[in-house]
Amino acid sequence: MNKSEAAMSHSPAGSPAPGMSPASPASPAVTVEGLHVTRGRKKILRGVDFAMEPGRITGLLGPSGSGKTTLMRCIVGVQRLTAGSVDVLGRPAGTPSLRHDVGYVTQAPSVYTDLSVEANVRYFGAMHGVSAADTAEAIAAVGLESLARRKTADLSGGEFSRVSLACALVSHPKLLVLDEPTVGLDPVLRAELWERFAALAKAGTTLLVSSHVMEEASHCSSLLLLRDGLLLAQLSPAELSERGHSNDLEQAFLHIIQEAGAASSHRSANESQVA
Ligand SMILES: Nc1ncnc2c1ncn2[C@@H]1O[C@H](COP(=O)(O)OP(=O)(O)OP(=O)(O)O)[C@@H](O)[C@H]1O
Repeated sequence: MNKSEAAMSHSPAGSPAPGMSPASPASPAVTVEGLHVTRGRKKILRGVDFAMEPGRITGLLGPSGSGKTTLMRCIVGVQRLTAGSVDVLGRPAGTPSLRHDVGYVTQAPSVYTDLSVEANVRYFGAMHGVSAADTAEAIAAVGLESLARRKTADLSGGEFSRVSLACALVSHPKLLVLDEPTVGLDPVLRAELWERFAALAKAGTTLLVSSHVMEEASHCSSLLLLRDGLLLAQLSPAELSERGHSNDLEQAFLHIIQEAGAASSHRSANESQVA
């Protein structure tokens, strides 16, 4: 039995793993258990547990420095874990066979600036053995058909970041991990991208998308709220509103963060009294 099956089997019969909706019989696309990461002397992730439902968009939200990128790096298999486990599509993160199944777009778009949009996407596609039709499809999926022949150095910031996304899409990954993909995009482009993410999820792709923009949380099925390396909650946007006592998701998130801050200072005060 692999770890994600084990995670499922810990649930009582008929009840889903954390983060899985009751209607879903499928195994989680990602299972994170007891994850700790220390970089340098800093404890960046401090005991994170969750599961991600396949074919859904999971939003990863948290203040700057809360550990979002580090968690994404663990999932794509480029981060050394201090403790715990991360399974992706039923295999340990970083397993070579996952290379074709996981797409990752970092905050710093990594494309060749001296090549055209098409040449970049074709190049990344060739690494996965995909066809010219797939290249064209990935370019169309990010709305860059009319700029396919243009050198990426000559694109605007928003166009440039979409080339990176096309390079990740070209291999039709089962899991797409996107680190702040909408940063620097205008509201129209942002809305278009979220429509594309929804279409990908509908077609079966699992997406993990980090963002600072709380209004984007409403596009996700499930939200992971991270603060100081701790997972404060995994909930739906509706649950976030309810728990944070506000329809404004930013206010609701702030409320939960303040509540967690108050609880942790209360705990430290109690601990120092005991000591
Ligand atoms: N190599 C490293 N050595 C020590 N600390 C690091 C290292 N890399 C990152 N950190 C620290 O770990 C913390 C989490 O970083 P991370 O990039 O995961 O956060 P983040 O939530 O993605 O932030 P942002 O939203 O600003 O991108 C930060 O305080 C960062 O300074």
